[in-house]
Amino acid sequence: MRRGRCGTVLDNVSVSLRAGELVGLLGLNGAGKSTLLRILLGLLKPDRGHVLLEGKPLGAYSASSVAQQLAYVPQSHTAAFPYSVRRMVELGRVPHTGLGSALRAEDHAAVDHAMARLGLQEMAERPVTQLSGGERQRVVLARALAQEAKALLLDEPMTGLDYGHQLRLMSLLGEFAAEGRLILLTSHRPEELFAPASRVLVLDDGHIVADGLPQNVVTAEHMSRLYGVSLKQVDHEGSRFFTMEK
Ligand SMILES: Nc1ncnc2c1ncn2[C@@H]1O[C@H](COP(=O)(O)OP(=O)(O)OP(=O)(O)O)[C@@H](O)[C@H]1O
Repeated sequence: MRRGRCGTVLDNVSVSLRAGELVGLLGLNGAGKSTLLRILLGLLKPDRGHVLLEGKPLGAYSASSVAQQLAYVPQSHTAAFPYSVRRMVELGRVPHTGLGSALRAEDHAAVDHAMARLGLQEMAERPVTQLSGGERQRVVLARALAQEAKALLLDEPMTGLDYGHQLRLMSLLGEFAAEGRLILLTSHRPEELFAPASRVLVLDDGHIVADGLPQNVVTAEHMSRLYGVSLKQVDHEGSRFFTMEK
C-alpha cells in the first residue's frame, strides 16, 4: 500500500514476477503504475507490505547490488549536464564498476552493444542536452540496456519514439525476455502489448483487477470497462485492434 497526498494509491496489491516474462501494465492516468514500479525498485517505500527480490527483502541488498539486478527507465528525464551520448550510456555500467572507476573491456562491449541496439552510434559524441525528446529517450534506454540487469522496468518507454523505433524497441524487449530477463513495462496502448506480452496486468482504483494472458485481458470487454469507451475488437494475424463502437 502506498499513501499519497490524495489518499491510498495502491491497496493490497500482490504480484509475483518471473524471469522470462514480458509483462505489460495498463491503467488510467493516475492509477498508480509509476508508483508500483517505483515501489518494486525500492525508490518508494510502501506504508505496509514488502518487496522480495529472489526471495530476500529488497532492503537486504546494497544499492549497487539492486542496480545490477534491476534497471529502470523512468517516464520522464531531463538532461542536466551536456554529457556526450556515449558518456551517458557508460553510466549504466556504474553498478558493475563503481563510481569513478575505469571501464573494462567488458564494460565497453556492453556500452557498444547497447548503443548499437538503439541506433546511437552516429550520435555518440553529441551532448545529450542538444538531442530531441525521442533521441534522449533512446539514450536512457541504452543506458538501461548497458546495465545488463536481470529485470528491466520501463515506464511508458515508447513515449516520444517514432513508429519505427517503437516497433524495434518492442521487438528488442521480446528478445530480452526470451533470453530469460524479466521485462515490465507500463503502457497506454493495449494493442501494442497484445502480441509481444506474455502477461498483462490491469491496475484500477488501487487494485490489480486483471492479470493473465493478453488474449484474456486485452479484450474489448475489459478495455471498454477500464477506459470508459465502447470498443469493438478485431483480430488479425496474431494482432488485436480496437475501434470505437458507433
Ligand atoms: N510525489 C507524489 N506525491 C503525492 N502524490 C503523488 C505523487 N506522485 C504521484 N502521486 C499521485 O499518486 C497517484 C498515482 O500516480 P502514478 O504516477 O503512479 O500514476 P500512473 O498510473 O503512473 O499515471 P500516468 O498514466 O498518468 O503516468 C496519482 O493520484 C498521483 O496524483
